Amino acid sequence: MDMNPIVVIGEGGHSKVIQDMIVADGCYQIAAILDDKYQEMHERNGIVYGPISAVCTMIGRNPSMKLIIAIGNNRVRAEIVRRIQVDHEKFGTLIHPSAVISPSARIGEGTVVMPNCVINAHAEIGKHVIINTGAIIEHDNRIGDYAHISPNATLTGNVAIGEGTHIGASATIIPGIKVGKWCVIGAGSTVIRDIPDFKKAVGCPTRFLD
Ligand SMILES: CC(=O)SCCNC(=O)CCNC(=O)[C@H](O)C(C)(C)COP(=O)(O)OP(=O)(O)OC[C@H]1O[C@@H](n2cnc3c(N)ncnc32)[C@H](O)[C@@H]1OP(=O)(O)O
Repeated sequence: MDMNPIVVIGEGGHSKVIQDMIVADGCYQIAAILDDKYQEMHERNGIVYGPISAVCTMIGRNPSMKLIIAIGNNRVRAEIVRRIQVDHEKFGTLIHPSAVISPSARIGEGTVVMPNCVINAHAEIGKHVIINTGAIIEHDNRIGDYAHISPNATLTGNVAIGEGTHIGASATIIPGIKVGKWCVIGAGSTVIRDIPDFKKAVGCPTRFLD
């Protein structure tokens, strides 16, 4: 079976996991790994390496080329999307085969769903989101673009997470809570009240840090 080529943007720790997922998923073949630590394009073992600006060259080589931004920092992912200016449908969606996803859930372009996640009925996940290893996204959640739900976090029913928000590892959010945009919720925290935009909150239950 022919696999669609995909360009992986970023070559840090998160990218290592994404590259493993691409192999496990079997839908894509890595055509290029682009990172600004490279100044020029070069090829090694059939994979092109180069700066992020090489993305247009790669798209030009093959109209079915997909892209994925494999960078854990939410603001950096958003900045790269703004910078490279390509249509959203050029971004792939990566779902590890061990993830359990309701047929009624919706998942945006550029989003990655890592091993052992569960995404339940009518959840809506935005674009360029990271649903990290073992996270649970319960029914009717709404998760904004560029959010990151860290490993083992539990978002119970009807939770809303704003654009760019980072939910730390093993955090729990009780039903119906809204967390604003560009917030950070500490690892292991329990959120029992709504969190306004741009807040950092930690603890059980959470308190604001700023
Ligand atoms: C595969 C992967 O690796 S995915 C990545 C997953 N990453 C995470 O889950 C990391 C989440 N990050 C955290 O939990 C961080 O501690 C943050 C972002 C919430 C806070 O970081 P900072 O702003 O540097 O806070 P700092 O370490 O200075 O601590 C400030 C206060 O908050 C407390 N605090 C910090 N984090 C937490 C936490 N998770 N739970 C409870 N209290 C916390 C500290 O004890 C300190 O309290 P004090 O002022 O009473 O002494």
